[in-house]
Formats: sequence, C-alpha cells, structure tokens
Amino acid sequence: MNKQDLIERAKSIREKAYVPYSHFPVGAAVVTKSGKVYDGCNIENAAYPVTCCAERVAIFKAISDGESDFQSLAVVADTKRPVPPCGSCRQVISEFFSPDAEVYTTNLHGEVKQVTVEELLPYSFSQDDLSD
Ligand SMILES: O=c1ccn([C@H]2C[C@H](O)[C@@H](CO)O2)c(=O)[nH]1
Ligand SMILES: [Zn+2]
Repeated sequence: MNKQDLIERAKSIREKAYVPYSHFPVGAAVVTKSGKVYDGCNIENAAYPVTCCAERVAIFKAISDGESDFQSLAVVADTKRPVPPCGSCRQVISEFFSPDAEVYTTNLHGEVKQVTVEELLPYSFSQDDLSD
C-alpha cells in the first residue's frame, strides 16, 4: 500500500475513536513487511491513564494477528502541525519497526512530516541492552 492510501486508512479509522474525555480523535495505520494493513484509533477510559493511543492499537492488532515485522506507519489528527506520536508509542514503535522504517505523521490539512523510526526515538532502549 502506498503512502497516501495508508494515510487515508488512518483518516478513516480516526472516525471510530472513543474519545469522550479529550475529544481528540486520532487514527493510525501500519503496513507489515508481508503487505498487510492494520488500523487503529485511540480508545480512552474514565481512568485516564488506561487510554491507548491509535498507534499502539494498530500495532497491537497486528501483533495479535501474528504479524510483527512492520514497514511503515501513518498517524493523523486535527492538529496545527503533523501530529507527533507520544513517548510511549515511540518506544513501542521502536520495539517492532526497524530503525530505517518510515513514519508518516500527518494532519487533516494534508501536511505530512516523514521521519524514520530512528529519528522519532534516537538512542532507544532495546532488547540488546538487556543482554550482558
Ligand atoms: O499521537 C498520538 C497523540 C495522542 N493520542 C491520543 C491519546 C488521547 O486519547 C488523546 C489526547 O492525548 O490523543 C494518540 O492516540 N496518538
Ligand atoms: Zn501514543
């Protein structure tokens, strides 16, 4: 799937966001190296920290479907600048995407900021740091 189609998938799933607290819907979509696409929206909770961001919902849907190698990710929100993924999502993204994988951060104005996973979270803590 190409970049623009992936962004459209993210925009479309954004309409399913469960956001009664923030009223800030976000949509995300990922492509696996095998070419499958998974999408996700943010899902909030009355206990605010339980909230799961759109990016993690998309990634976790793929993981629970047996997919763990990702090629790219798109995220979209109604923001002034292309929406930056939060720190927790950056850590999850760095667990499953290679450092050179592409992340398309976008907004509803059609702005796209394309960064690599390494640029999104440099010097990230990883599995390699656990071994001696
Ligand atoms: O990249 C982002 C940034 C924020 N949120 C969600 C979390 C919460 O539901 C709402 C406000 O922070 O937006 C995402 O899903 N992805
Ligand atoms: Zn997040």
